[in-house]
Amino acid sequence: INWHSSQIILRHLYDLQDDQFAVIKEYLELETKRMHDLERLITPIIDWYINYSYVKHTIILSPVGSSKLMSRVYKNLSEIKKFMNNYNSVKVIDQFDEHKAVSEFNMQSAYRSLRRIQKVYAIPASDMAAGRYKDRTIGDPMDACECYLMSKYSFEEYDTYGVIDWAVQAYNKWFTDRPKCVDIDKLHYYTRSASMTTGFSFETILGFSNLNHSDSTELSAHFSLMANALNIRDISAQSADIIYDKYDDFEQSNLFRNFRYLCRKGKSVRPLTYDSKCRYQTKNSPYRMIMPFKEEDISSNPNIKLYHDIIYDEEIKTITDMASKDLSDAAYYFNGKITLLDDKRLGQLKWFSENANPILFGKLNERIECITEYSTKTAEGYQTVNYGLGGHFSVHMDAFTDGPKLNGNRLVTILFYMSDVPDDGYTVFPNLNYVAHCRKGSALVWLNLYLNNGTVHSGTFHGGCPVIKGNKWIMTKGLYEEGQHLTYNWRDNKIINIV
Ligand SMILES: O=C(O)CCC(=O)C(=O)O
Ligand SMILES: [Fe+2]
Repeated sequence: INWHSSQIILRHLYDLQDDQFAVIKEYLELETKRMHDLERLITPIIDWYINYSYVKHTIILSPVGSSKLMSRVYKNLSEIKKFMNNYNSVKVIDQFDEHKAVSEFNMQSAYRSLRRIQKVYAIPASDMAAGRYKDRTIGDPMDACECYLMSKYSFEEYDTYGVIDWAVQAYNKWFTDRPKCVDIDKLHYYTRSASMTTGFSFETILGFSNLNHSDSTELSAHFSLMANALNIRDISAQSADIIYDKYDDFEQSNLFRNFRYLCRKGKSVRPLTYDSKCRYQTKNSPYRMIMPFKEEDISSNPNIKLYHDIIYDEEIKTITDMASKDLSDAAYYFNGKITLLDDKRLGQLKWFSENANPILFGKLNERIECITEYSTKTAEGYQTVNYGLGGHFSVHMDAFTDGPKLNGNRLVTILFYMSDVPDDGYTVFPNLNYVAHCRKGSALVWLNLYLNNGTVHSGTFHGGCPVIKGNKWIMTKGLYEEGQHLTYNWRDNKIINIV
């Protein structure tokens, strides 16, 4: 079980504890009873032994005395042995299910998620260790042991800067009461190894025996450390951004860089345009005259619209209750391959066909057909996703780029937001500088393809920023080319281009 991959499954950790505690309690009760029974059994035997020890040597002179002694010893000792081997409590131990427990692997990926949050949002380790992000509280402070583990897991991931970043925190916190959980030799070893990789002697700089503990020196020591390692000359700004921008230089494309930038920014970076209008949309439906859609134009090329209050609280509750019972790890689909890579996507999902609740999903289909004016007949099911610790979906496109599928390509995406995530976990379109917030009841609807020939629109690159705090529920549905009134024949598109 990948415990941190959704909020729902994380909640089961409490149940796991309840179960395991019940086993421990039962074991303890059985063992206590056994000790009492053993004591009750052995007390009269010892009493007898003490009494008879005065006549020990005379008793065996009589045949009755001898046989009495023999049967007594035979009976007593074998009975005691029975009590010393307690099969009942051993049986209870078997119920202690270590397969269900949190594994080393789980811990490693959980810490990897923390590190992802740290990198995407450029949170200095000192802030994160204090449970802080900008002026927000994002959690409890981390102790020396936790910082040490961050360094250790970074080491195991070949994340050199993570090693150093967290070693500084671990060393500083370790100094006060030197907790045993920090293996200081290993911490030296991680630091030394990271030094070798970066060609810079962190160990010398850390010179950990004379580390200064005041907050500000700790921070500047930390920044100059990183700056030196990253060859940043102008460290005067001493800002985390400089360091994290450097991180980016090592890794990824402009697309990812802008994605990260927008995740941090939390709002769209673009001027209001002629397209930026909103309206009560009735689509000429008499019913919608009474209850119009609240429609907001986001972009005309590609066509993106945002709808408010388009899925209702009762509907959301029904769906999330159904999904919570049967979630599984969300996979990442790329070039025909399905992989479980938490760096690409971390969350848990449940697919629903309309049959799962024909009335509810029938109504949603109707609503979707009304706003998009496309048919849902050839569409895929409803995909419900719940995110967990650092849950995210890195930049991707919903359209297939590896050849048409049975019903053609994913023409339209409908992304329903089914919970409120106040401060992060946005959906970001890096090529459009657009940031959508996760607001319960709203939906983002966009066209993945150019309508003249079915080419994939590069503006539709998007991703879900890591969730720092809160419970993010979404649901998506894709409408396909097949069965729509299109001006081109999708079957002619043997090769799928991105423009
Ligand atoms: O979680 C998000 O905000 C985006 C999800 C998404 O892009 C998808 O499920 O395809
Ligand atoms: Fe997507």
